[in-house]
Parts: sequence; C-alpha cells; structure tokens
Amino acid sequence: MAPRGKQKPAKSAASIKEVVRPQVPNWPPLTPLIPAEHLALETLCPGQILLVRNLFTSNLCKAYVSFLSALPLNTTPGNPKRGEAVRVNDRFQIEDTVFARMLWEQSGLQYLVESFEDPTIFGGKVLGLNPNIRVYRYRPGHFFDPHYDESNRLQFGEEKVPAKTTWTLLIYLTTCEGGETAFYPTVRKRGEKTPDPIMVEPEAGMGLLHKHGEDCMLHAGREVTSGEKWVLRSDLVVER
Ligand SMILES: O=C(O)CCC(=O)C(=O)O
Ligand SMILES: [Fe+2]
Repeated sequence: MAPRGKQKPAKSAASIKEVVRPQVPNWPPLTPLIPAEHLALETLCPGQILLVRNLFTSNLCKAYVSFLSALPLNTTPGNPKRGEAVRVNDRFQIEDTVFARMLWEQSGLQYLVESFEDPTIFGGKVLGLNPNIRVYRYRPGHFFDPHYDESNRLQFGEEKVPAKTTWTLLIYLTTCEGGETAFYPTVRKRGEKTPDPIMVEPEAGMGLLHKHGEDCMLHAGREVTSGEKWVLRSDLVVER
C-alpha cells in the first residue's frame, strides 16, 4: 500500500480544464442603453483621451456591479514584478471573444469609433475590442500607481487577422470619492513648468479611451477614499 498522503485523487479532464481556463461569465445583457446616435465621443486631450458619458445607463451599471460582485475576484498583491507599477485592487480577467464583440457592437462603441471625426488617431483599421476583458474593484485605500499601458499583438477573430491594441478602454461602473484616473502630460521644452495632471473623476456609465503603446501618457488610478470604484477594461484592436 502506498504511504498515506502520497496518493492524490486523479483529476478528470474537465476539472483540469476548469483550472486552466475559467468558464466565461454569463454577462448580463447590455440593456437598457441610450441609442448610440445620442452619445458622443468627447475629446479631453486631443489624440490622447476621449470620453463617452452614459455609455452604460445607471441601471445597466447597477446590474453589472451586482453581477460582477459574485465573480471570483483576486486581490492583486502589492508586490509587483520588477518594472511593474504597484497596483492594489481586486480583479478578474477572462478571454471572452463573445463578450468583447457584444460590447463593441451593442454598446454604441463601434458606432462612435467608426464615425469619429478623425479616425487616424486610432492607429489603423479598428477591428473591435480586445477579448482580454478585465474587471477591477477598488475599495477605499486601493489604487494603481503611475504606469504606461503597453500595446499587445494578437490574432483577431476567427480569421486570426494579425492585429494589435492601440487604445485602452475603461468603463466606470460606479461614481466614488477619489479614484480619479490621472494623466500626467510630459514637459515638452526644458525649463517649462510641469503641466497639471488631467484628472478624470469616475462617473457611473462613462467610457474612457486613451492612447497606449509608444505614446501612452503616464497615468494612474488615484486612491479611492470612499465608496467602491468598479471598472471594466478592454482595448481597441486594429489591423497590423
Ligand atoms: O483604474 C484606473 O483608473 C486606471 C486603470 C489603468 O490604468 C489600467 O487598467 O491600465
Ligand atoms: Fe493603465
């Protein structure tokens, strides 16, 4: 007989798969929504930061926060890898092509991006949203230190089109105190005064797009002081 404790119960193929690839969430439907023609992509910083107010209605935000609260969120440890920004929040991450497509097509984002006055700012032919969906919950005391977001290469869609991410998408699902997304413009000429940071206060339902990759602005998620800040994150994907 094998010594006690040496034998492990055999895992079925299904349970191994679950460990490696968590099941995709059964996301709530994207309704109610304001028709896309009634929304607008506002420029906060030309070629760098765009905002869409009421991308999600307050009822939709509430439905999402209640749904997301039941997901297995992981608290990110405060010890990042070398070169990574300190980030303290609770997060959930999933590869979900179906949801990414639903969010792109149904929320109004596709319409807004494709009808934007200067489509060149997106850095190529926009294909949709990154299936790498992230959910963040920041509780009081949580924050994301200053960092740059990288552009990632991927094969997009069933046709595996060579693609890359060019802009970060954040959708704020709550309004809270603190928790601003702060952007730090760089000083262009020597001796010039450091410009004030551009502060975006989380507003339930607001979408934010900001350019990332090589000319990403340094940015941070400031500490939440009261309430909870919930964010859905993806990226714009373009052909490469
Ligand atoms: O939560 C925020 O305000 C910023 C999030 C962020 O910078 C990121 O996801 O890379
Ligand atoms: Fe970021």
